[in-house]
Amino acid sequence: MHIKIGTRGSQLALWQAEYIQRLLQAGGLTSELVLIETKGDQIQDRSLAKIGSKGVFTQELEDQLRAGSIDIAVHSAKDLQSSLPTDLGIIAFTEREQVNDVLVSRNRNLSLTSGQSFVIGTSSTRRVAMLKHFCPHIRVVDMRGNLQTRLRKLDEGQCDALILAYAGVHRMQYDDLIVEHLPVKDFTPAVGQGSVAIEAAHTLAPDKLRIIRQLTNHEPTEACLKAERGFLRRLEGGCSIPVFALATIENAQISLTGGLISLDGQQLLRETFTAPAAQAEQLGHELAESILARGGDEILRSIHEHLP
Ligand SMILES: NCc1[nH]cc(CCC(=O)O)c1CC(=O)O
Repeated sequence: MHIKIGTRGSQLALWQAEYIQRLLQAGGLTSELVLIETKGDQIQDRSLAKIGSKGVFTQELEDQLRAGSIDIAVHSAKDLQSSLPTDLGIIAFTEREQVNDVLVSRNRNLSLTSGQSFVIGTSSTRRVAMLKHFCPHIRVVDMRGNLQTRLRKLDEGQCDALILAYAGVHRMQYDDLIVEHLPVKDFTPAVGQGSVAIEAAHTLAPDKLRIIRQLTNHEPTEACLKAERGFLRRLEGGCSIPVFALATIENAQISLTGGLISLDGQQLLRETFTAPAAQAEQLGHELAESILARGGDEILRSIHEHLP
């Protein structure tokens, strides 16, 4: 069997697609990569919040899935919107990489906990708000672009450090630049961070679907991501909303920590709920209801007023 894999062309996207290729190859499947450029790749000079986050890294891939010119599309799980179009679905989530964010810099002495003041480049509303909340002494500058672009901007002196997902930094082999691992207890990661998701159209042949899923899906990760994405869906969060959630699983019990932070970092809501893995999505919804009831609805309203 031969699988056509659609992917963006960034180095991280290619790593992810090649990772899926290796998993398929281990099961005896051949595959090829089809490179597809998305709006998010083309527009580098405006923040994601301004472009409109919905499907900015996924739309063109989804068009090709529908057209049947690719069998599957590979994404960072965290770049996938919480509700997919009804004719498409996620057929697998790969085993998660370490989920935390890291501080990346050429200056090994920098630390978020030291109280030093320095400049961090990030375009994530979650990371900006978390920094305002936990590290008000830090100055933040907007910094978009793929990993390599951001590292170039760091080297040009546009900032002293970056906050990035460990997963991407490690996959691109920039571990040497990690100066601090941020604790997930404070800097709870974005929904889906660290996992690779495979998307397919419902028209994909059932035998292809079955074998791809069998070779790539990691069930514990899938259960965790169902809980996190259930949470995100209820809050209608795209990737530009400062929502965060992290689920862990032990003995078929899911523990889901998630919340919401106001753009100015003043109000941070976070809670932990637990339920059997079979009720993962329901757990996400329940946690979202609780966060909304505790004032999250007001925070969301204010966020939607401020983001275009
Ligand atoms: N939003 C861009 C993006 N999408 C996925 C990753 C990292 C890898 C991952 O979490 O799977 C990144 C970069 C970052 O946030 O540092």
